[in-house]
Amino acid sequence: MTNPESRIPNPGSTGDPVIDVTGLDAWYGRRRILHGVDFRVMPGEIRVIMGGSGSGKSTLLRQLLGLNRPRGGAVRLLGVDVARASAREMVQLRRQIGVSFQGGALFTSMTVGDNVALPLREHLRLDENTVRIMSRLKLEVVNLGGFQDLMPSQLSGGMIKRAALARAIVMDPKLLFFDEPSAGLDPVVSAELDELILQLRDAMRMSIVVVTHELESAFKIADTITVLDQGRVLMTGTVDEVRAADNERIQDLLNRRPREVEVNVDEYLRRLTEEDA
Ligand SMILES: Nc1ncnc2c1ncn2[C@@H]1O[C@H](COP(=O)(O)OP(=O)(O)OP(=O)(O)O)[C@@H](O)[C@H]1O
Repeated sequence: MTNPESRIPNPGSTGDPVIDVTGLDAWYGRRRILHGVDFRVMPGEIRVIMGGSGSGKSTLLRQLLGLNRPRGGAVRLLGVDVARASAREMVQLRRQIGVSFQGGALFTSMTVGDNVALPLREHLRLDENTVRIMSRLKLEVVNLGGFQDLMPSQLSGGMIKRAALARAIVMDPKLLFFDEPSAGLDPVVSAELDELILQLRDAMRMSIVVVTHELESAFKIADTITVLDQGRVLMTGTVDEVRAADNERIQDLLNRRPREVEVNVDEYLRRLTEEDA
């Protein structure tokens, strides 16, 4: 297969790549997990990483976040070579990167508002009033305006994801990573989250990398999809290109249909409102 990164279609995107990974190898101990991965994301692009369990998605994500330094190849994020960056440069880089991990990972002992405000308090010296205004604005962006004083335990699964997203974007990152946004959500809430991701890209001009198992979600939000298999990039292409791929492993992956749960929208909304009243 030809090098997929040489022909990423992304009309409208200009400038340097926000992520430029070439020949990336990653190891756990003596076991090689990623094999010469090339991965390039342009400004404003939504890239979905797909792949079966154990294909290396989380390992690639950790490398993209600069959490592990590459053993082979190069990772440049927002123009910074993470292998050569000083500790100070890495701190500055991380301020421009938002991350929403699987499960939401909100601190249960803090209010939703304090969770969202956390990066602001950690990275910036702002007065308390400004912190409150900025975090409330971001809660509004994710349709959780007015929920700042609730505790995470009072939120539904979808709301927790959105609150975690508000926290991930509170610093107006250039680059947003989203790990399994749909995991554990029913299709209605999952579809709402997909819409939100698209809106964020359009309104805030972020570049977004999403790791997901959910095909429907991937096809809806992706500009481009990278398919990983056993630590190698099988393909990077548009939704249509991936769907039409003449590759047995990709077709195997695509034909494993996600289980759909029947949900009545009215019933669901009523339940949500009751829970949060
Ligand atoms: N900390 C670790 N130490 C050793 N091996 C690991 C570690 N984390 C992952 N692996 C191995 O690396 C390979 C890739 O794992 P990774 O978690 O990146 O896959 P994945 O595509 O994210 O899988 P899943 O969809 O199940 O989360 C697997 O074989 C896994 O067992």
